[in-house]
Amino acid sequence: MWEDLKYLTGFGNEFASEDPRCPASLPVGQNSPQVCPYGLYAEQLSGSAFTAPRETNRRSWLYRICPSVLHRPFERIDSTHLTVDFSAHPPNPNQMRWKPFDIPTDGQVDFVQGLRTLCGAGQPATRHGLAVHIYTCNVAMENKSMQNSDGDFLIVPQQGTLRIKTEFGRLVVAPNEICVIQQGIRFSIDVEGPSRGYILEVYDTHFQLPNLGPIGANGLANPRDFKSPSAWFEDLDVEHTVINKYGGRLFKAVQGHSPFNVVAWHGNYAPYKYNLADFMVINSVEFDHCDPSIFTVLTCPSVRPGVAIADFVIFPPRWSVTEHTFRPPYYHRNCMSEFMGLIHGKYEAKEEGFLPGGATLHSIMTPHGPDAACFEGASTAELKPVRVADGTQSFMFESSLMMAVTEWAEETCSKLDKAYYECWQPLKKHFRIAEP
Ligand SMILES: O=C(O)Cc1cc(O)ccc1O
Ligand SMILES: [Fe+2]
Repeated sequence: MWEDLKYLTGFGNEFASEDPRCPASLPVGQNSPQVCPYGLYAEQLSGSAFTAPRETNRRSWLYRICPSVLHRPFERIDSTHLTVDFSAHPPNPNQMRWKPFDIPTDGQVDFVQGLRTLCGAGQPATRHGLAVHIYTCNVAMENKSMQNSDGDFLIVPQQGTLRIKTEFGRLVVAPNEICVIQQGIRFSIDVEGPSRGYILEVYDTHFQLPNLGPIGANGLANPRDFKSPSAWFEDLDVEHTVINKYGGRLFKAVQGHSPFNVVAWHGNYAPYKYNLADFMVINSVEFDHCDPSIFTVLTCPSVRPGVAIADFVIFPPRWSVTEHTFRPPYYHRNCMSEFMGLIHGKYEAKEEGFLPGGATLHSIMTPHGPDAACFEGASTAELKPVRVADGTQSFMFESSLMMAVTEWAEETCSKLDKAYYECWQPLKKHFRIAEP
């Protein structure tokens, strides 16, 4: 059943979907009939203020067997490894690199139990900021779902395909694909084995496609390649626990039915997935190294034009053809924070030490760039056309905010590579003044 899922295609469309077992379950011509088809309850899920302008207005109407309000009270549960308190741990401007995060091998850990906050800035309470989390897990969320009241999750699986039930239907998301599950949408994740990945959480607003400017009407991530689930329900009267991430803390509420009981829905607020292999890569074909903004898949804009709360940027396989050019990334200091992860393969600027399932963080104005081996190699390489990053995929979460790392990231996880700075220490002085 999970193998032949049918998706609805297009980014941000006004979709309409009915589970085929219940034809004509969507009300016609109105959202709230006195009695809904099949005796369903109508429920609106608002992902923007009612009064948001049309371009950014997001809401969906769900027609469900029981309304979401049918649950027992929320109670606090342990959430020590998740935080939104980014001032709890002192800031650290050093270049940081983490070895791959361990996937639990003893004991059963599901997606919610395996969430760890690595870094972030801002606060969900004031609807401003972001967080980066790692998930590691090995079992399904059994009769358990999650809703994130704090913001949207952009999930980047690195190992293990995820089978995700949502209120809108089901999604299968494999490594090299990503998915976005927006604020408030309930989901439950099953895994095929030991699984690991990265999460970018944004509090301000939803992800958008970047503008294309002179690129024209096509290119980068094309809207048609985004896939949303089609309606699917289970009519299960079982004890089910809803986990609510609210203000950075976890709460649980028990109810007597599955929340995946939406028979039909319509609207433009729905989760989606995207295959990174569908990205149409644009780059320099003559000289110099373009800024990585050319590889932006999705952006969560701030109120300042062109300045993102978070950009999701990939470094996809591509041809490198530039002439008389130092082809790898340039050395730089940036007014933005750069968090990077590696899905598979090697990253061109650092072939050693940065491993799949690991991460790096180069904070605001922290100097970084190619390691010494990369510099020497690329300065002398023959500049013929070559494939870069074939069979590899790395990505960056870039933010205009100053992210602080958590105590878990800097101490508890024991994955921080204290020797990272050494990769630049062999950089030699090549300066010479020409003989007259
Ligand atoms: O630091 C990095 O590795 C990411 C990066 C890549 C690139 O091609 C140009 C700038 C940049 O920050
Ligand atoms: Fe950088």
